[in-house]
Amino acid sequence: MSQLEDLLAGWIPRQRWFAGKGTPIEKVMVEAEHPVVTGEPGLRLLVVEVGQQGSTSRYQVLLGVRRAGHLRDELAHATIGVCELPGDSSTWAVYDAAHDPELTTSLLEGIADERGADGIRFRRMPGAPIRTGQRSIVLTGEQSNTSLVYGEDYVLKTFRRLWPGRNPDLELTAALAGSPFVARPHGWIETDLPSDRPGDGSSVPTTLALLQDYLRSATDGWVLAATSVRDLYDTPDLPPGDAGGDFAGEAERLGSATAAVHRALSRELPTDVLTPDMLGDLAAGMRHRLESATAEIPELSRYAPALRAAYDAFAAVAEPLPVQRIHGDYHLGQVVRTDAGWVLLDFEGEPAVPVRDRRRPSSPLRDVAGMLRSFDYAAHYQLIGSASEETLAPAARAWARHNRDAFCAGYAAAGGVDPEKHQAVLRAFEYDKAVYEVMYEARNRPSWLRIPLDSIAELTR
Ligand SMILES: Nc1ncnc2c1ncn2[C@@H]1O[C@H](COP(=O)(O)OP(=O)(O)O)[C@@H](O)[C@H]1O
Ligand SMILES: O=P(O)(O)O[C@H]1O[C@H](CO)[C@@H](O[C@H]2O[C@H](CO)[C@@H](O)[C@H](O)[C@H]2O)[C@H](O)[C@H]1O
Repeated sequence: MSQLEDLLAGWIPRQRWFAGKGTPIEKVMVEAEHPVVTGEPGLRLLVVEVGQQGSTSRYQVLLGVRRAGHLRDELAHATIGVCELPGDSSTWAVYDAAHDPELTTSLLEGIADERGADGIRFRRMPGAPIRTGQRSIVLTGEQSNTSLVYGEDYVLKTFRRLWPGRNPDLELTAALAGSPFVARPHGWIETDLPSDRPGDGSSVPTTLALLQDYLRSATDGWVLAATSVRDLYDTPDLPPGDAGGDFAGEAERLGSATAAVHRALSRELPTDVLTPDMLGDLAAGMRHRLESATAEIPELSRYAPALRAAYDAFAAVAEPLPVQRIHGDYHLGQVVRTDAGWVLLDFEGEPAVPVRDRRRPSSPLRDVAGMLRSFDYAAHYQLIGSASEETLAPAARAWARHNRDAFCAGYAAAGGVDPEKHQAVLRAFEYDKAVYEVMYEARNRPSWLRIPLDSIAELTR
């Protein structure tokens, strides 16, 4: 490995967006290097292959380059290390350029001017010109990717884990452009990666970043829900609808917004109806996920029979199951409340799944199940490690039930299928999501592992 690859091998596992935590890195290889700003300071977009346990995954690194000793103190936290770069005998400080507004400004300019050079293309969508010259800051918080906010106008989400193909976030947001339920897209950055379709030797356009309106008046759905839960904890004997800060009105409006987005997606993008064989394949995928999760988290095995029975019931559903493009990783952190109503963000789907699988149509009830799981998380996460856990647990359950009912009512009233009338389908999707969460928490937030495990215990009781 080159000096840079050695440094990346030490730095990548410490990044929040690295999906392969817990498994040693065997190899790091810079597969492609696209200079965006040459000279000093310099910006290169790297496609990096990370090898672990015999398989490789790709990540995007925004590499900032300054002469050794020239890195300003405020960028010290973004340091990757000091090394020689191929073809150059000087010593360079390399760092995460997402934190350097002097460099990131060129990404916004690139989109505004529709630049294209050295294997990357900057694309702009039709519409008002892009206001350039704004400094960016990195959005803080739990993120699978890295988002840069430019002034008060734009968010540029740089995708970290890369899979060949157009990212569904771009594809779906573009299909919904103009809808009041999504942040307007303005452009994107892409490169070409070798297709991962077996036997296909071609290269496919692959999204590196997506530029959208920044919704500055927005409040995160997760924060709003958590505030409501806290209010209920103050008066745990009251029914959630009578406590201050009741969330049911918002949950119902969120259900309506979700149904409206699903309707729009089914108008704009392909739909299908699943045959019994296809249902069987979906159920097989759920069983497979359960097996992988059980191998990693043996505690799950005691619930496996009940989960498998739910997947069998799903596979045996007699009525045809309509499928379409959906959000794919729907939860309260993916929706924000603006002055005008709920807006849905992050149509990327599950970042750990190949893009070509994420693009397959699925049942909109999968999104409904995702949001219902999120109500469960919001109700319980503040009890982790709390001395009042036992006293407050009934209130938490009541909050989740109350808001679940409101969300489903809003969803059905706005023209979505009535979730309550499709219990076998909804239950299987909820279980499948909870199993995914068990793996997600074990890898990323072990202290939260109890949340999905407890709900699987509760749901399968
Ligand atoms: N257009 C936007 N306007 C305002 N806030 C946003 C916008 N896009 C994202 N955010 C905030 O950033 C968080 C993470 O964004 P998201 O697209 O979900 O990234 P990731 O895919 O990395 O999880 C969201 O939960 C939201 O709070
Ligand atoms: O980074 P993404 O938003 O694409 O999604 C991943 O991270 C989420 C956590 O940040 C994770 O969501 C899980 O935790 C949420 C609370 O933090 C909760 O509301 C969700 O219901 C729960 O699934 C998501 O699963 C993961 O893909």
